[in-house]
Order: sequence, then C-alpha cells, then structure tokens
Amino acid sequence: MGRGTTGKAAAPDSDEPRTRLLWELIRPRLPLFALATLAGLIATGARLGTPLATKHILDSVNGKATMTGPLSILVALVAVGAVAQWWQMVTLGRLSEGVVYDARRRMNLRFLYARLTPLQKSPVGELVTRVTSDSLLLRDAASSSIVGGVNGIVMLFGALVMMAILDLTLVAVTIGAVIVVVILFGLLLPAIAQSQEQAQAAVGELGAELDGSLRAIKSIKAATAEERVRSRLDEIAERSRDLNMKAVRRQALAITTSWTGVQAAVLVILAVGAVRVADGAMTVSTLVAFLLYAFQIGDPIGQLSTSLTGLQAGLAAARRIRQIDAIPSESERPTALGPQVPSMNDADHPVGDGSGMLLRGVHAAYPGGDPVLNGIDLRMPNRGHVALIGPSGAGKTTLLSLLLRFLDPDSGELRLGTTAYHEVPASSTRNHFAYVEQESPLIPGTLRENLRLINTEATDAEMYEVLDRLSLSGMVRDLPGGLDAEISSTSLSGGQRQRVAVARALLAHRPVLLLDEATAQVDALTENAIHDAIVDHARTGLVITIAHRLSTVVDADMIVVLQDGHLIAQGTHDELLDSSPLYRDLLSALRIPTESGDGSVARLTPVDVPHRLGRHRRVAHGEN
Ligand SMILES: Nc1ncnc2c1ncn2[C@@H]1O[C@H](COP(=O)(O)OP(=O)(O)OP(=O)(O)O)[C@@H](O)[C@H]1O
Repeated sequence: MGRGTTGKAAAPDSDEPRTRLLWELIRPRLPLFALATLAGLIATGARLGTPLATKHILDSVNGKATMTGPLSILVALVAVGAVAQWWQMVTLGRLSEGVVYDARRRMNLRFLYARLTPLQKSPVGELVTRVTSDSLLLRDAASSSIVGGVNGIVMLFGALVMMAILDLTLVAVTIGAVIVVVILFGLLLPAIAQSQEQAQAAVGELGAELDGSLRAIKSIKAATAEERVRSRLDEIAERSRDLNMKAVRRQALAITTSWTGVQAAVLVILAVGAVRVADGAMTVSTLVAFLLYAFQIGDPIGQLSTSLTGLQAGLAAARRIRQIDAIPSESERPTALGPQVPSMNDADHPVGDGSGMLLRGVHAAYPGGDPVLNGIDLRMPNRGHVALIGPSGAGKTTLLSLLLRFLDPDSGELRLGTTAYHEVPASSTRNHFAYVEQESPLIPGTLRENLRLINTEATDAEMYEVLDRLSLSGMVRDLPGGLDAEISSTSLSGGQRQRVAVARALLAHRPVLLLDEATAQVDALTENAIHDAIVDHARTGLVITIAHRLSTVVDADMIVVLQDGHLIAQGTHDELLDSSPLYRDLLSALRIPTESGDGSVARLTPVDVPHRLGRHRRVAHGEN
C-alpha cells in the first residue's frame, strides 16, 4: 500500500449533509438532549441573574433597601446554578456515551454484513480508527458542542436583554462588537473544518500503517527493517501532528479573535459608560452591572467558539463514519442474473435431480479489475472430492469466493442442487458450506468458541474426538483452561491454527467442505489426518480443496485444472495425466510422480516419498 493512500477509505464518499448522521444519532435521544439543554438553561439563567442580584446588593449598600433579600437571591442563584450544571454534565455524559455506542454498533453491523470486496478495499487499521477515534469526536460534537452552543446562544441573548434593560446606548455598542466577532469567526470556520478532516484522515492512515506493520512484525524484525518501518510510521505521525497543529492554529485564531473582540467591547463600554455616568445618564451601579454582563458575554462567545470548532471536528468525523454506511451491505446485492445466463444444453449438465453444484458460463471480476474467471462451466457431484489445481493467480480462491458468495458473478449462473444462487439470500447458501480459509485466522475468544463457530451445539466429546483425529487433543489438554483457553493468550503455531480451523469445519457437518490450502502449514502426519478426514467427508458430502502441494490431489474423484481464469481440463488423475500437459507440469512442480502405474519416485524429496508414494499407489491401483 503506497504511502499517502493508506488512509483513504475505499468506501464511496458520501455527499449527504454531514449534519444528517449527527441528527440521526441524536434523534432517538431527544428527550435526554432536551433535559441537558434545560439543565443548561437553568444554569445559564442562574448566572444571568447574578449581576442583577449584585446590583441590588450594591444599591442596598447605599441604604436604598435591605441587603438580606438580594443576598439570599444571590446565594440561591449560585446553588441552583451549581446543581443545574452538575445535572447537565451527567445528562450530557449519558447522551454522548449513547451516541458513541450507537455509532459504533452501527459501524460494527455494517462491517459484518458488508459485501466483502468493497469492504476489503479499506485497510483494516483505517477502519478501526473510525470506530475508535472518530466516534469520540462525534461524541463531543453530539453532546457538549451542541448543548454548549445552545447554552452559549441563550446566555448571549439573555445577557444582551439584561443589558438592554440597563442601558440601550451601551447595548448598541455591545451588539456592534458581537456582530464583528461573529463575521470574523464565520470566515475562519470552513478552514477549521477542512484541517480537522485532514487531521482525522491522517490518524486513519496511521492506524492502517501501524496495523499492517504489526501484523508483519516478525518479517520486519527478521529483515532488521525496524528503522525503515519506524520512519514510515513517524512520517505519518508527523503529518498527523502537523495537520492537527494547523487545525489548532486555526481554532486558536478563531477563539482569540472572539475573546479579543469581547475585551475590546468591554473597553469601549467602559469608556462610553464612564462618559454617561459623568453626564448623569446612568448610575455607577448600573455601569458595574452592565460591565459584569459585558464580561459575562465573553463566556458565551468563548463557549460558542469552542462549540462551533468542536462541532467541525465532530462533523468531519460524522462524514468519515457516514462513508462506512456507504459500503454496500450484502442484502443490497443484485439478485437476478437470469438474462445473462448463456444457453447450454441441460442434458449435458443435468441439475434437475437436485444434487451437486453447477457453475454455468460464469464470468467474474473484482470491482474495477480485469476478468478473473472467464466462462467457467463446472458440475460437481454432491458427494466426493473435487480438487482445484492451477498456477498461482489462476482464480482458484476466486472460484471458492463465488461459491461462498463473497463475490457475485458478472454473468452466468451458480446452482446448489436445484436452487439458483440468486434466488436465495447469501446466508442460506453459506449454510451448506464449512470453509477453511488460506490463512486459517482464529476469531478472538476461547478455543471452544473457535471450534463452535459454525456448530454452536458441538459437545466437548465431539470436539475432543475431532481434535484427536487431527493430533491436537494433547496440545489442547495441556493448555491452561483446555478448551476454555483464550486464543489471544495462547500461542498457536501456524499448523495448530490450521488444524483448529479444520476441526471447526469438520465439527460443522455441513454438506460441502471447502478447504483452501488447508494443509499448507501442517506436518506430514497431520496432512495424512486431514486427508483421511477429507476422504471420510467425501463419502457423504462434497469436499472441494485447493492444493498447491497436496499429494491428495491425486486421490481426488475429480480434478479441475484452472489457468488464467479458464477451466483448462477436468477429470481423474489418470485421465488428466493422459490429456493435460498443464496438469503434468503442475504435478511435476508438486514433486508428485507422474507415472500412473509404478509410482516412480525419482522426483520426490526424501520427506515426501513414503506417504505421497503410498497414496499415489493406492489411487493408481484403484484402492480407497
Ligand atoms: N480482492 C481482490 N481484489 C482484486 N483482485 C483480486 C482479489 N483477489 C484476487 N484478485 C486477483 O484475482 C486473480 C486470481 O486470484 P486468486 O486468488 O483467485 O488466484 P489463485 O489461483 O487462488 O492464486 P494462489 O494459488 O496464488 O492463491 C489474481 O490475478 C489476483 O490478483
């Protein structure tokens, strides 16, 4: 992945207003939002009343009234303000955590039900930052920024009304200053939003780079390439810092502008007010109260500036989260491919008996890529072992992806028994398969959870029986916690991981077993065990394997040879030995003897000889 592109979301950009997601997330929590706003308004009201109460206390000092009343009002206002502020903070906390929770759930849902190819265009680490860091920015925007903004506006208008009650001339001066501040701030806001978004994209890029590097940490260490990788990471961290600094500078300018505007307004108010006091147009206590309000509007203006800049970050985050929504989910996939199905003599490919799998005229490509499978016609029985073989990049894994509906064909038809794929949802097709993927990744959780991923009812006895067959039961019994051992705290070797994945598939008892190089990392003994499991399953169901080095290729009931997305040949080992030069070449590359009768061992490695030869002989002599 080239630098500078890592952080880009593969998901299409959403042109929807950024505020929409924010609104969608807040809408279910409107009562809470209203409560928080109400609490904020009470706190604001209490603060607005304070200068007026102060004026009355000052007036009472001059002997015009008793001090007790205004003093008790002042104490009450402070107490009410404090309680309301506490209440608002707690309510805001509930609101904001709820918004983050909803946004994260929404993304989790979208990730898990997304169509695979568009999803996999985005680096994993980049997607993770949307759930972890962007949602936090959204939280601030959805709660404190909005409520703070509302409080700020109320406080500002309240203060202006109170000031208008005190002196109309001075309030005109104040409003003039506020208008100048708002215009300056409005001019800076788009630039703040832009730098916020760039800064968040850089965090996503860092997440992607870090995720990729940590996954490859062994290779990096073995290559002593830590320094190179570190400098790449530092470079992105530096870019993130610089972009954030740009955002911070713009924010600082906006906030300083608003504060300076307020301070300048206070000075003007003081000067004009002093003249008016000297002229006898207003009392000193009124000027003091007015000045207190003038100082107070510094708060709402500051609060509004902070809220609006915070809102920009939240809206930028909302846009990035919204892009996740734009990844199509599997339920949205087109279902009808009927008109594109080429005509084909059904007598050659009977499907009416309801058994087996059929691919007819299947063309497939990854989005935006060249064709990967070109007109595949293949019928597989509902029992037996089908081996897919072909050079790297031939399209073997893509074929399995089509069977599992990770990818849709561009044209052609797939059938499972009598059911066309497009007639049923992907999940009901997948329910027929147990799949062991190339890397055999384990899911986070315990060993038991991993083994029960498909068959959630599998008993301990069944699990141990399968583990036993795969020479894994001893290792599991030795683990602290046995089946309940956490995978994360258990170091499993590649071969052990592969065996757990195979065990999970065997426990599933599904009609079709799909193995993508399931023996790539296991020793010869385990390979034999997996081979026996394949043979066993093939008696009652269908097993489809992809093999690069599997000697079990020769045992398969049907071998399908792919090259450059074309089905080159199919048949049994003996048939293909006679008819397919590519097959002979592939076998030769696999170091499998190519003579069907005597099982020549001339090209076998010493390790390969015993079991490969034995198996080949069994096939060659019609055993099994
Ligand atoms: N997710 C993807 N997006 C785009 N192109 C892809 C994707 N996966 C595979 N391809 C392309 O499709 C072609 C077939 O790949 P596929 O993985 O099916 O081959 P394969 O026969 O399984 O190869 P190998 O034996 O090396 O695993 C390759 O040219 C590959 O670059």
